Amino acid sequence: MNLLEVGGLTKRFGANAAVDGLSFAISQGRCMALLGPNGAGKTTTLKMLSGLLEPSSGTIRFIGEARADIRESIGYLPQYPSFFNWMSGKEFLEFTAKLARIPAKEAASRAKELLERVGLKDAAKRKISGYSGGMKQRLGLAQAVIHRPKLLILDEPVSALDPQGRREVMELLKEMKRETTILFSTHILHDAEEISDDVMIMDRGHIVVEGDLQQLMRDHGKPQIRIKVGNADPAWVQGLRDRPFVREFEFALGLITLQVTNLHEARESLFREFVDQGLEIEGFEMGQTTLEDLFMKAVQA
Ligand SMILES: Nc1ncnc2c1ncn2[C@@H]1O[C@H](COP(=O)(O)OP(=O)(O)OP(=O)(O)O)[C@@H](O)[C@H]1O
Repeated sequence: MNLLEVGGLTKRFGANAAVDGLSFAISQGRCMALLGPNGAGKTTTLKMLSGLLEPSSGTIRFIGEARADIRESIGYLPQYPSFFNWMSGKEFLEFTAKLARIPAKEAASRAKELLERVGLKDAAKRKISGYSGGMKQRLGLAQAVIHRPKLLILDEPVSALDPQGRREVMELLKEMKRETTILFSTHILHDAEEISDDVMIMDRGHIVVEGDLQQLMRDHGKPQIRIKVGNADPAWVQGLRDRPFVREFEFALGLITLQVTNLHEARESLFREFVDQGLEIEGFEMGQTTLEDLFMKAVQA
């Protein structure tokens, strides 16, 4: 069942359409990753969905909700969240709960429960100014869900974090997606592959790819071999593109990437040729093309 339906959503800044006629739906209980290069229109889209930016045209329909209640159904974590650094984590959450018109007693109990959930129980009474980036982001997630929204919208929730902070927030998102529908933007394709059910790739204000991630990978995934060679003659390597089993060929920095018609046939044949040539194989990897390959194709078109 759809939770949100968007039709012809457009935002113009002067003559420039940052978002140009987007139509898509988000199903209840799903986690959707919004991908796209810099300037694709991701933040502008998320701001319009969150009610922070007025669309130039188009419709946003929250199924089963009156327009006035939309804000209450959405939790939003901006790309650059701001906190009152002089407050403690607990004070901040109670404050945001009050802004969401949650009564004081309920606010205190939700804040306590959430601080524990996001792993900030021991830091609850410490000032936010002393929190690490990962802790702040986890507090940001807690404030975004304090009013128990139906849809959680996150703008690049992990991109500013170090690997450890990123892992903590990713684990938390994995947990949250069990009970809330999530739409998040990211530049990190691996993160999208790790937690999302659906993906939407935008480029220059338009949707270029959209759908169920597994289905997309089944439809677009192609058998691929990557070979790292130490001592190959570049002209000979270039000649590999003419083998009958090669569909696409790339050679850069000693790495040969081949999309092939049949993995096993290609492997046998390539091994034989490399041995005959006396070439040193430093790495050999067989698999399917990845979301990154799909992304690069979609945004280069
Ligand atoms: N307030 C604004 N005034 C004018 N132009 C804007 C404004 N906000 C965004 N834009 C333009 O709209 C386009 C889309 O920007 P947006 O921030 O939505 O992209 P994005 O996909 O989120 O990019 P990034 O990955 O860099 O965050 C860009 O060309 C940007 O310069």
